Amino acid sequence: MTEETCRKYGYLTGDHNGKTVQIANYRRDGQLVAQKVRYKPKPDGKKDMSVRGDLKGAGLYGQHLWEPGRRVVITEGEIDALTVAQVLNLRWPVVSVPNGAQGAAKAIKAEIEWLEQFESVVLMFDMDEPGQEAVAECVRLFSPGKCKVAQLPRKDPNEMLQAGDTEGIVTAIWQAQTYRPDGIVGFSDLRDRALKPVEQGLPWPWDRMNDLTYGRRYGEVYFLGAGTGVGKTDVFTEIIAYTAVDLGEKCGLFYLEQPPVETAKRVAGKLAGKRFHVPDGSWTAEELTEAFDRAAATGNLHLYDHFGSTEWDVILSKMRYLAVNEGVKHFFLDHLTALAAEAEDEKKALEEIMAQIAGFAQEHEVCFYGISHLATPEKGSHEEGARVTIRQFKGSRAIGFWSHFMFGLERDQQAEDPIRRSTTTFRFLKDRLTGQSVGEVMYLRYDTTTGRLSEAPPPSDDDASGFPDEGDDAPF
Ligand SMILES: Nc1ncnc2c1ncn2[C@@H]1O[C@H](COP(=O)(O)OP(=O)(O)OP(=O)(O)O)[C@@H](O)[C@H]1O
Repeated sequence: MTEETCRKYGYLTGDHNGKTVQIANYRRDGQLVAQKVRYKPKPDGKKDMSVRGDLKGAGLYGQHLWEPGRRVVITEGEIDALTVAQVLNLRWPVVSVPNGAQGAAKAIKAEIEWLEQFESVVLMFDMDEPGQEAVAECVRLFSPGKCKVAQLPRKDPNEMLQAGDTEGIVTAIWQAQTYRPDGIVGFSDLRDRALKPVEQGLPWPWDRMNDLTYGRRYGEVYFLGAGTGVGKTDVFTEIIAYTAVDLGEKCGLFYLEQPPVETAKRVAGKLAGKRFHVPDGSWTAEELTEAFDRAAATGNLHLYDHFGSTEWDVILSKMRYLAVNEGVKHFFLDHLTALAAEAEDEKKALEEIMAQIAGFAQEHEVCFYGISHLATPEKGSHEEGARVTIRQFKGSRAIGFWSHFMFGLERDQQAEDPIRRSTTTFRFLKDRLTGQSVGEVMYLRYDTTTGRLSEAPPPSDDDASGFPDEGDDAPF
């Protein structure tokens, strides 16, 4: 190893208790945060190391040297990182996980946001069993197609260097392939899974919806569309409170047009049955504190502050972080239309975003819920209860293609009858699971005292049952 390489990476030799040792310095924001001290191997040939400082939070070895760019190579140990960096003339980003194969996934998870900013990530782990097992575990952490795996003809990069095969290291990086686990299975491989009884998915807050959809399943995408002010966000908030508190599942809230504190108050309001956002004297500060603390104590609610950015790439990287590091299983995006509004070609942008949403939900096995605004209907107005159809969703082709379920909300906000005015028709527009819910509706009534939306019978007067059948939903 050259002195230049060791200097660049802060890899030194030193004296520890009279023994010559090698020291790998871990730096973060210019500060030395940890040192890994490597002694002479033990008589049985095993590695002998100790850590000074704290490797937790220290990042990847060499990470402080590089800015995200085209490609980063990750190795299984510091010496391998030095080796590969040197072979690449110290010009290309190379980092190492700090704790070898065993801790590789954990270390990568902790730095996933930084790594995801590279166009591609190459894993060059040891070619032994623990190394390759770690590869299988780590590739899943990245967005589809991002991570490539290098194959070496020897055990690790340093053995390649010692054998004089530096060329082989470069070739392995160039030829690194997107990891594909075996893709073909036989019937017998599927037997156990196929014969398992079909389980009801996680429940929604409303029984009729559970009967019609058999609940919700990880990996699925749900989209909700309605006119302005009909109550899309409120339906979301109801589902979130139920999911995070009653079901104890972790939720990520990406509301792009509502400050997080407002969202938090509304979720707390659902728990207490109080409209904490309305200054009408109907609730006390103690009630707000109690409900807020109850929601906070679950640790299940993560809110995105959209003043950071409303760019989809940034949002997706935060979602990925929450899925990988915090175990968040439900992602709520309010709303999709805002993400593409600025794009030159809105339709194309929505198509790309929807494909990525579906990939994200599958890859991380999470439920994804999105809101879409609607185009003006041909007849009537959505704000006065006009019927919602799939093709009115902004980006309907993409949403229709990638969603498992689509729902429309209808409410006549101008109705004279207060019951009718506060009753939302919840329409099932698409159902990929069985198709049986398509064309069905359920009714949700808003209680202006509690701010809760509960299942209700249809408004009772004669024309309550619905709207003229326009019958023009695109088939999906
Ligand atoms: N069925 C209902 N009856 C009466 N009020 C309702 C009903 N559903 C929701 N609301 C209330 O109407 C207001 C607007 O609802 P919300 O913000 O959820 O609508 P939205 O469709 O998300 O609006 P936007 O188009 O502005 O995003 C909220 O104060 C909400 O509590």
